[in-house]
Amino acid sequence: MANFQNSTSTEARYFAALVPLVNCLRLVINGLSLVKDDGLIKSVTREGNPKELLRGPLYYVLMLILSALVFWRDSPVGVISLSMMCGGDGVADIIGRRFGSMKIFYNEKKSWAGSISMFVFGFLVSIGMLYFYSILGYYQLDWIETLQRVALVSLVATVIESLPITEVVDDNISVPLASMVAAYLSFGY
Ligand SMILES: C/C(=C\COP(=O)(O)O)CCC[C@H](C)CCC[C@H](C)CCCC(C)C
Ligand SMILES: Nc1ccn([C@@H]2O[C@H](COP(=O)(O)OP(=O)(O)O)[C@@H](O)[C@H]2O)c(=O)n1
Repeated sequence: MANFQNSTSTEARYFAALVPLVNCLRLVINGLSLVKDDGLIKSVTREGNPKELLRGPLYYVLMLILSALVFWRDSPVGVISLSMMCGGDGVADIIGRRFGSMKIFYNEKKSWAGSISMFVFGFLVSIGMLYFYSILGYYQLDWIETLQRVALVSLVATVIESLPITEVVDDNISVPLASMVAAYLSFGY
C-alpha cells in the first residue's frame, strides 16, 4: 500500500496534486459546458461566461499541480512561485482596481499601486509561507540571504506581471513560471 500519509514519501505529492486536479477537471467540464455548475461559474468568472473557466482559473490550478509535483515540500521554489501567483498577483488585482489611477507608462492596463502591492504581498506571503515550512522542519534557511532572494524573485514577478503580454500569455502562467526560474536560480534547488 502506497505511503500517502508521510509527506516525505514520493507518493505524497501525487496524492496532494489530486485536489487541484479534481478542480482542473471541474473547470474543464464546466468550461466546455459539458455540465453546468452555476455556483462555480458565478464565483470564478467575471462575466458569467463558462468559457472564462478555461483561461485564468484553469492556468491557476495547472500551476498548483505543477508546483506540487515538481517542487512539493522539498524546494522553496514551489512555495514562492505560488505565493507570487496567489498572494502577489491576487492582491495586485484588488489594489490596482481600487487605487490604480496612476498607470504604468508602458502598460496602461496596469498601475503603480497594483504593481507595488504585487511586490509587497508577493514578498510577504512568500516569507510567511517559507517561515511556516521552516518551523515544520522542511527547510533550514539563512534568513538574511532568503529575504534578499525572495525580494529579487518578487521584483522579477512584479516586472513580468506588469508587462503588456496578457494577450499572449496569461499572468497565471507567466508570473509563476518566471518566479520558478528566478527562485530556482536564486536558491539553487
Ligand atoms: C479565480 C481563480 C483564478 C482566476 O485568476 P485571474 O484570471 O483572476 O488571474 C482561482 C480558481 C480556483 C479554482 C476554481 C479552484 C482552486 C482549488 C485549489 C486547490 C485551491 C488552493 C488555493 C491555494 C491558495 C493554493
Ligand atoms: N499590476 C496591476 C495588476 C492589476 N491591476 C488592476 O487589476 C485589473 C485586473 O488585473 P489582471 O488583468 O492582471 O487580472 P488577473 O487576471 O491578474 O486577476 C487590471 O485591469 C487593473 O485594473 C493594476 O492596476 N495593476
